[in-house]
Amino acid sequence: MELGLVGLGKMGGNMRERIRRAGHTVLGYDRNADLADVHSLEELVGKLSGPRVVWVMVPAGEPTQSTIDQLAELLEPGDVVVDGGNSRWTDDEKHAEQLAAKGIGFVDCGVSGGVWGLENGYALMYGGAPEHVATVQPVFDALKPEGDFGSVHAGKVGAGHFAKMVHNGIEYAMMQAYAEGWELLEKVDSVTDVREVFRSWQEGTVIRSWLLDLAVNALDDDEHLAGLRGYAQDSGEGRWTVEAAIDHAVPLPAITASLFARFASRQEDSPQMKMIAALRNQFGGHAVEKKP
Ligand SMILES: O=C(O)[C@H](O)[C@@H](O)[C@H](O)[C@H](O)COP(=O)(O)O
Repeated sequence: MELGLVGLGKMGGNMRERIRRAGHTVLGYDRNADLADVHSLEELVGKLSGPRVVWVMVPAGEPTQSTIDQLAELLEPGDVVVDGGNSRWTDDEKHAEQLAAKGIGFVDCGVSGGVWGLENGYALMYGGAPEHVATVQPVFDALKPEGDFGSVHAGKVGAGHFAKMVHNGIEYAMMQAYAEGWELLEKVDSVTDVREVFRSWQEGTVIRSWLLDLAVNALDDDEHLAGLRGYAQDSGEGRWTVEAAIDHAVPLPAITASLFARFASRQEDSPQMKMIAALRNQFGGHAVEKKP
């Protein structure tokens, strides 16, 4: 089949390649003309035959919204838009309604796999009406990993991004657990080769996983991670997971703590620990450390 793909960055560029390898025709558009097959969204839509499928793979928020605004004007009834970016799931219903007003279908799709997806396949979680999903199915089949699993029609519009959001919340907590265990192992003198402990865990243990494999890769590059600063950003999915948990009164202590650990990583000094030190000093005369 033919697919229009908007956004040819780290994810979109590799996805174009994987879909082409499966024998489909992909026309890619990107603001960076060096990456693009066509020079505008108008040209992209004009060159596709109907029913057109356009996969949007641009950053969440304004870039996705403005792309959908333009596609709503350019596409025709029966066409389908897929949002494969990391959009907040609450945006999906708005996008579906905006496009449905023009007779255009909408499917939201959470995509996992990062830079490894080209070779390993991308795990896909999608939401939308069965007839819209069916139109896109050959592309899902091309992108997904080989084997029985790795893709799911999770439910209605929004369900794909909701499932991906929860996946990312789990990702935060798993990474945090490996990181905490690693720090503790590094701290004690009796363990002389932490990297080999991690490597040994890759087989046979209860905690083997792809994230563990990647941790071993990272330790092979830099055994004590000495070249890195202990600073971690977040792109929003962890926050949205915690917000959804609050909306539904679902306790998420591990995921919430792992999100907050990232916030703490961005502080040079901890304002709240200054207050704790000050209070211990006030009530108990406990020593405080003064700034030089
Ligand atoms: O499944 C995946 O491939 C990852 O979850 C990916 O989609 C993730 O969004 C970013 O790599 C970083 O996310 P954070 O910036 O929130 O850590």
